[in-house]
Amino acid sequence: MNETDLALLKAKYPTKTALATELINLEAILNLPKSTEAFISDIHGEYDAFQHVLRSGSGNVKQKVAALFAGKMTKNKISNFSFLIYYPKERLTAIKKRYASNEELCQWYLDTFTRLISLLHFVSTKYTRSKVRKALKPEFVYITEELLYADLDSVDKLQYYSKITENIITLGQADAFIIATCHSIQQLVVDHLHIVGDIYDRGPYPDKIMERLMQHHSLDIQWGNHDILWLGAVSGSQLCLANLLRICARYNNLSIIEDAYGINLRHLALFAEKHYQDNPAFQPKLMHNERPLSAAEKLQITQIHQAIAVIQFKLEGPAIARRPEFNMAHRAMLDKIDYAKQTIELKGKTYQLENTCFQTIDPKAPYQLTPEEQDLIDQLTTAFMQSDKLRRHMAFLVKKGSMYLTYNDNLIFHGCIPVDDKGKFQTFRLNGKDYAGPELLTVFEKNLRESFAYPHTTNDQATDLLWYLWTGPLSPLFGKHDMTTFERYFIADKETHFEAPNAYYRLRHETWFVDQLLEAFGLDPNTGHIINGHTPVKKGQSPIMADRKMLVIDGGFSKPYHKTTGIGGYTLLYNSYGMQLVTHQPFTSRADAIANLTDIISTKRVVDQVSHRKMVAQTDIGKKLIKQVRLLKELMLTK
Ligand SMILES: O=P(O)(O)OC[C@H]1O[C@](O)(COP(=O)(O)O)[C@@H](O)[C@@H]1O
Ligand SMILES: [Mn+2]
Repeated sequence: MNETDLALLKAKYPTKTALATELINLEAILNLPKSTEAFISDIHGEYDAFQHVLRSGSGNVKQKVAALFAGKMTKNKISNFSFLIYYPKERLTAIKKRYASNEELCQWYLDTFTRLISLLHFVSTKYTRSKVRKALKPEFVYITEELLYADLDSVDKLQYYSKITENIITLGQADAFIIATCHSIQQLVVDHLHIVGDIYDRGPYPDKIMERLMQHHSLDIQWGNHDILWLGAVSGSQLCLANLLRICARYNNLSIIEDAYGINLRHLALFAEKHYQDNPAFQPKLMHNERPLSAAEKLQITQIHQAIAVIQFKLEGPAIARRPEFNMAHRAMLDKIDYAKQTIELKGKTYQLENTCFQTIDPKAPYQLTPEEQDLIDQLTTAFMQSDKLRRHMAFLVKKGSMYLTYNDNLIFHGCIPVDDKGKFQTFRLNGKDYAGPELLTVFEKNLRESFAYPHTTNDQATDLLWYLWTGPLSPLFGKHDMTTFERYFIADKETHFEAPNAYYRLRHETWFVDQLLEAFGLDPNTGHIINGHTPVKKGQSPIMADRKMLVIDGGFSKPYHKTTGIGGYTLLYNSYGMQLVTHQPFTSRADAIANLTDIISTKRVVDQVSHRKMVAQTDIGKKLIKQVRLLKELMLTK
């Protein structure tokens, strides 16, 4: 132990008793079962579905209720009680209507208190009292602890307890107490949350998801390619900004920009109205349960969609030119167009263009923004940087996020690690140095943090790298060779729409490859797993690959994908007994879930089951605590 460590510890534990107390405490914690982790991915702005998964602990709440009340509750009762825990406020309103007399309601309250307290007790057994206390609402800590650690065998105390519960009701605190206890249970069933990327885009409420995550007790985030667009936009990347606006227009979500983040799009709308007409390729995609748009609204979004797409294509040319290291010359599209014939030449083949909207493009200087376009994109860049709420959300994303994470034996990242056909890491050459594998992810992360810290430098390499992360051929978050956005808008031939995936997606089915990756990231292939999001698991495909070491858990929140996946998606739970994959049915709506108790969880599949429960001592936190114990023991000897 070095001198400073020793001095610090001595100051913290000045007496032998203080040292002994801490040692006893730490060693006791090491012998508790490992707490539950949950993995959720690709939320894509679907706040209500995400909330449901969170509130139900990915099905863990119901599982605990069923286990505790086995033989005492019917299936229906289990469902009713579980929904009270997920949505206490709304369910209380509905339940209370059922009771005609006060007497009946009081009885229901008393029964519910007892059940809730025993469930709270059941889900707390893995934790120290101090941890449980942190999960309780401060105003109810005292009452809850009295009931939670009650000695019901003591006749003397029975009256004392019944006075507490009676008073909760007579003092008008019953609802508040139930709500608080339900929230505590929600919190305790999942101790730590991993968000495996793509909180943003396509769905309507990413901002609400961010607010919710900012309240969460313990989480980490692995960035997804869509999150990068938003991070890039506030870091000064006009290309990221244009892409995110284009996607918001495409999915009829411009209100996220205007209403949620307070960024005015009036200039963009006026400009778009002046230059663009209706165009079938740019009409917004609507979800079946959305309010239908008026013809005028639809036209306006279609015009904005074209305006921002053209700005994006114009910005791509110069970015590709100033960054030869990106190797993306083939993705600069506007100089490959024959404007008179309305054709484009790609890979030696000429294609007819349809649904074009090139009226602001000067064929002699196709990447030149018009003064109005330049003004617009500059104004928008400033507005994105100045939105306090957006900056706050992005600061949280940067603080809690990373390109990848190793956590309790597992390697977690959103997309892929770029490899060649043989599984060898592909190298990305940056400023004369080659980066591959873990180092590649690290250099992207370093640049991302730098760009975020200096938002006003816009065309520098660090900022351009954010755009590369969205679309570059060696981007670990994108994982495909080309993003064929231009072709998808303007060329009918579907062959040109294909986006070749990195060899990683073929190789991740193979055990040797996954083992090799785990080792490269310093993990043990015998115990570790890789957890990815990003690619929706299509009908008939399995999310479990490579001898159960590779798990793909795109949460399937995104409605546009339900057709191809046939299910809602997957989340993952990792507790002291092992790992379970949870399959979700598509979520209908919050109101439907609450009124009809429709749960979206359908099945759980065991991925791994250990013969001995995993204890805290075997976790990453445990390893740190073991070191601490060793230091304290050394110090003890000096006393
Ligand atoms: O369905 P859309 O809106 O055309 O989006 C397709 C685009 O989205 C991407 O799949 C990227 O988004 P994801 O990360 O959600 O897959 C691109 O590769 C593709 O060009
Ligand atoms: Mn993704």
